[in-house]
Amino acid sequence: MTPADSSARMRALCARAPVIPVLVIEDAGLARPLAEALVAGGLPVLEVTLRTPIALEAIRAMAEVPGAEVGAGTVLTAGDLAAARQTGAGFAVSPGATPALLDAAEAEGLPLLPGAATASEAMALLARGHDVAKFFPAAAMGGAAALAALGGPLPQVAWCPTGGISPATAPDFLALPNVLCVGGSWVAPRAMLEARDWAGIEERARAAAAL
Ligand SMILES: O=C(O)C(=O)C[C@H](O)[C@H](O)COP(=O)(O)O
Repeated sequence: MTPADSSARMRALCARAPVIPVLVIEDAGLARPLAEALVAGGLPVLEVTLRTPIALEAIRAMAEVPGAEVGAGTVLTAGDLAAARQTGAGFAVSPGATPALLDAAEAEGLPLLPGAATASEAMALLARGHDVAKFFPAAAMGGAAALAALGGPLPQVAWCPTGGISPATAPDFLALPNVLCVGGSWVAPRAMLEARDWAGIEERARAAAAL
């Protein structure tokens, strides 16, 4: 898959809803009802971080939920990317980007949302043909003001900021012309997951979808 096709796919996914929930799942049994709650609440695009031992199992279960578009997050290596694709992930998200990871995404044919946090990193992605990137860690790197400033010289880069974003700050990002959607873990926090509070998570998803 070419970088241009990858970017186009990520643009389409970000157009589905204003928020991509970032999910840390410790128990594979929670994956399916969690995906059902998020989709029911209006958030169909889901990022499952590869930070737990059962993350790939969770992706497999969630990908079967009608309407869900499930991707793998915390993709750091070519091996992570290959495992994500083989498991049925529809896209991958990385906190940064290396040439090896970008090569792997092209070779595997898996759309990748690569991370960048500076003008030089965004320029490196542009030089490879990627014009959609994850701004990470968004709040710590200067928040919406930083992205607005990057949009001056680099208006051709469209962003999905993630990291430290809340329902209170998400609108500041979403109001920017160079922001497609935002990512965040607040929609499905650990305590609600452990409590299997599917109604509560669906309600949070509904609120996020309305941002
Ligand atoms: O693991 C990854 O690759 C990530 O995507 C890191 C996430 O951006 C943050 O975990 C978002 O979490 P919050 O800041 O709690 O919303």
